[in-house]
Amino acid sequence: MSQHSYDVVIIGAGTAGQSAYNQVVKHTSNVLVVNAGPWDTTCARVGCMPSKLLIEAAKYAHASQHASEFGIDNQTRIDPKATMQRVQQLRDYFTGHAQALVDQWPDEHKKQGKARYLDANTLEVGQDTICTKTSIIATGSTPRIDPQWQQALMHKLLTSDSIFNLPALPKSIIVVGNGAIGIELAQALARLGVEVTLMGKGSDIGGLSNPDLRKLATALITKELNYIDHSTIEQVYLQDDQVILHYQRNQQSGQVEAEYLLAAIGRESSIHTLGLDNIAPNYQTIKGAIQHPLTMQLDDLPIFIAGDVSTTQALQHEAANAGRIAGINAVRYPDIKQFEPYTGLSIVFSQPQMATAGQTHQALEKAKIAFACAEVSYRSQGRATIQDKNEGAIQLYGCPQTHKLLGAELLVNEAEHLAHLLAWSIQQGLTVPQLLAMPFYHPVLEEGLRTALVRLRAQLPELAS
Ligand SMILES: Cc1cc2nc3c(=O)[nH]c(=O)nc-3n(C[C@H](O)[C@H](O)[C@H](O)COP(=O)(O)OP(=O)(O)OC[C@H]3O[C@@H](n4cnc5c(N)ncnc54)[C@H](O)[C@@H]3O)c2cc1C
Ligand SMILES: NC(=O)c1ccc[n+]([C@@H]2O[C@H](COP(=O)([O-])OP(=O)(O)OC[C@H]3O[C@@H](n4cnc5c(N)ncnc54)[C@H](O)[C@@H]3O)[C@@H](O)[C@H]2O)c1
Repeated sequence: MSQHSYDVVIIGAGTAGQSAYNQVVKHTSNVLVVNAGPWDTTCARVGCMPSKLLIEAAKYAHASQHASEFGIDNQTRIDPKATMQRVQQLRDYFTGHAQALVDQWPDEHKKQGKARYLDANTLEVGQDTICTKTSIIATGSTPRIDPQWQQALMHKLLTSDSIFNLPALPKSIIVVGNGAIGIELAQALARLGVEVTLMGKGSDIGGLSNPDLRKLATALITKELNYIDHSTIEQVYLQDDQVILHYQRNQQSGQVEAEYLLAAIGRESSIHTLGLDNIAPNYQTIKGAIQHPLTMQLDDLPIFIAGDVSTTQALQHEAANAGRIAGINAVRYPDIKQFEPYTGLSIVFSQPQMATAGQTHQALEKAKIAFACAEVSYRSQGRATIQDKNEGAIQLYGCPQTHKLLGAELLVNEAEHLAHLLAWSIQQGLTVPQLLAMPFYHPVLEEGLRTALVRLRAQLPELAS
């Protein structure tokens, strides 16, 4: 049992914790990072990177299977083991890189273990008591699991924490959850020859909020796999080592079966592991421990919160930015600074990709903000047709008073690039006429965006003529 005193303690060594550390060490070497799990980040080990590796394999399989569209004869054979081996080899390359960064930190800056607060300035890690002037909570989140499913299915229940370790692609899988993880993995696995059933409980799909785009996305996904939305799961069990799932949809009962069930039903904040109720009872859950969005501070305490632990939309760039702000403010405390938030940006790596930039349709309606809306279909868009990827649409939202672009939702090929351009434009406060005054090359996917901007301009008062 020992007692130590620090300027800053960072709890969690994922993307947010590492980003905070990089700021803190610029000002003090009296810092400690306490981490309970591996030090190679959720993003590299079980998140962004292995999922994108699987999606890339699926992209090649799909392109190869559809090469005849371009007059190219091809025989495609997917090797279920080799596919997973590449995912795992490159996943290990990325985790190795993340681990190497942490290996450069001095040993006295790192402690393996689970931290618990005794009060706002005192933590306990195993037998050790740690005093600190300030601390940063960056403990991330874990996949949500239904305990009944876990009990019934045991090793046949997968989450994003376990699926990338499978030695080979499964023959069949039920994916429950139609958010980012469900959509990305269900489509990728289907394109790699796995028999996939995707279950959703509502009409939401891949984070899109615009009702027209949701309908379009549902139709496109349904073409590729067995997609059962608006469903309620009644029972899951194992029979002859197969997963059996009973559900209700439109008052009708149904049953599906597969080798595995992947639960992609959201993630749970790891805040409850921290004993924050020793400071105030309402801090036990993230709903009670909301940090200031511009400073990351928890109430007026010397505690800052960053990353997935405190958000409903877990995104790597937001975790890194929040960690940076928390790190800067932890060393400045009590003279803390406010930072402008990033413009919203999210991308689901399906085909076509689903992306949002700025405010979504749902957010604008919820906030009762007046907005004009314009849509353009990519059904006959020139470049998309050349690519044989002429599907989906873009929706743009503009402010009738200022003529600024407020937000966009996209369901098109390579939406990742269009969404970046739009998010950057929104963050710069650009108006629709300013955007239309910029060059658009030919023939490119951005030309569809120009058509949408022209339509949006026509919806804006005073600009319509
Ligand atoms: C399958 C999947 C795909 C994803 N794809 C993308 C994508 O394409 N793009 C994107 O932007 N985002 C993506 N994300 C989200 C992204 O991975 C996360 O936003 C990001 O990794 C969060 O980083 P973090 O630092 O908040 O948490 P983490 O990296 O999870 O770090 C938290 C750390 O805290 C530790 N910890 C927890 N409790 C304690 C405790 N009590 N004491 C000490 N340590 C503790 C944990 O062991 C862990 O090391 C994806 C996520 C998943 C699961
Ligand atoms: N490309 C990316 O940026 C990317 C990729 C993957 C994950 N992520 C992040 O990871 C986080 C977790 O992703 P996720 O997809 O697990 O969560 P999510 O919250 O985005 O989606 C979960 C979905 O599951 C559905 N659902 C919940 N319970 C259900 C049930 N019993 N039956 C059927 N459907 C049910 C919900 O309606 C919801 O649509 C997200 O916040 C996301 O931002 C991002």
